[in-house]
Amino acid sequence: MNFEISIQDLIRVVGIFASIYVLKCVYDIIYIAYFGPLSKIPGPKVSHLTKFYIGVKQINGQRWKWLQNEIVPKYGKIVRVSPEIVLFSDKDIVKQELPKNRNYERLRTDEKYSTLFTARDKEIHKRRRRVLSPAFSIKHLSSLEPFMHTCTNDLIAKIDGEISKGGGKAVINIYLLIQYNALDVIGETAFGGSFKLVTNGNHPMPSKVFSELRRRVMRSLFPFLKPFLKQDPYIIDFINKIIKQRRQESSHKKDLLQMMLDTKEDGLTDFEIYDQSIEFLIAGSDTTSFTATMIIIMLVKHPEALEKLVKEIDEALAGIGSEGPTHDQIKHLPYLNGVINEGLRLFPTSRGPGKEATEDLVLGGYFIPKGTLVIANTLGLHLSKEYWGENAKEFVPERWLEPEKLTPDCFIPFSAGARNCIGLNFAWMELRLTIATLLYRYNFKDIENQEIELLQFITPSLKSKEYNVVVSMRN
Ligand code: HEM
Repeated sequence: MNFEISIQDLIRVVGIFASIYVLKCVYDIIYIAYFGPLSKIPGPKVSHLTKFYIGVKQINGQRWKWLQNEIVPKYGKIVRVSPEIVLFSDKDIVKQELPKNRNYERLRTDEKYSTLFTARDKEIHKRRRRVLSPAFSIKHLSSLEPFMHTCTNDLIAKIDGEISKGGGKAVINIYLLIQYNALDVIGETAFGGSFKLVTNGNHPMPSKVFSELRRRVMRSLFPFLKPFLKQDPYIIDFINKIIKQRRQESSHKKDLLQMMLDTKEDGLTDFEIYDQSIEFLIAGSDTTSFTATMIIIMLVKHPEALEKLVKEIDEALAGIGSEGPTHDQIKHLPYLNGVINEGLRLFPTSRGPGKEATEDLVLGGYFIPKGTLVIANTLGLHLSKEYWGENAKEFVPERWLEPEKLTPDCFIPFSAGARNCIGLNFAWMELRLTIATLLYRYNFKDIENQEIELLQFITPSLKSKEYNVVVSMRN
């Protein structure tokens, strides 16, 4: 018998197997999209078929605009936005404590090592949070306040200089200055010293860290690109040098970096400190600066609210001269806190903490199989007329003056539960100090008809990267 197989026969056999494989894939995709357990959940049919549809929106920064303006209004509080992702804007469902989803792993420097933000395992997260919490406690925050003042003083010096150059008034790009200020604050508190961005306008470190973040997102969306998306050695060298120097000189600076270096029980290794510092820069700068910028923009667009706030700050600081405020002097001001809450409500920086169903669940009447990514739609909650009334989309700081009239559990700018923002008090202190210092010292005037288009890759930003306001000294 002759068992010889010709090349043509071989090609035919391979072809048959390849066709079966392709048919199986097509069947799986169609089954998951239209007949699987999530198929009953409303949502755009095309995004049920492939995760690349939403992936492309994510890459060009349009994901959340698309969801908020088109998808959620059309499909409602529970929407399937990809074969495996369901978005929830129901306050009772969002409240459920579920573990973080697998996508966070892909944001790690090294997939084997988690940071506080990217930890998924409950015990690992608990341990890391216990080690880092003292650095963010109210008690330690007062040690961090002088570092914030150092940066605010740079900001004032910069704006004063512009006003004096302009002969009494100046047009400043508030978006950029506040962004630089927030990066300087993180530099001052977590990297050994301010990046002096407000003063000098550049420093390679922050932009390199944000490029690294974009690489991580690309790696997470397209894992096959990993070999081409390696970490920039500059970042590693920069932080390692500071850690080495600190270890040698036994510094007395009580900043976040030193708190991490001083951890004893369950202490952090140099790699973990390096990783955590980068995370603070990513999580703690654009979030705070975007919020502060949008608050200033809202204030200049609502002169009556601006006037009310300036009056409150002036009364609280009467007699302190030209000195900027301390946190103690302003932390209980009801209108200031209302303005900040309203900014956090209308412009949440995290549009949706991502969780995962680790077992089969029923949420909002739908069966959610194990492995489904469950995303809280923060903006959806924050702008819901059902929860906030007819003026839900308007800037109304007064609503916070009567907290008993607000619906509970539908305000989650810092997320909630065990995975809420560890930097919450830090952010509040920075927001209060920045806004009160600026309004106490300067008049702000809007320049109308500027574009306010938002893009969101990780945190949101202004597409134009600028918002100009006219500033002059107050008497
Ligand atoms: C207005 C400013 C801020 C906002 C709105 C904000 C918001 C948030 C949100 C929503 C989360 C949960 C995200 C998720 O689960 O995907 C989070 C977590 C986190 N934030 Fe913030 N954040 C702000 C400022 C800061 C600052 C200043 C720092 C540090 C210096 C910081 C560090 C972190 C860290 C490390 C986590 C992970 C916490 C954990 O999982 O235990 N954030 N933040």
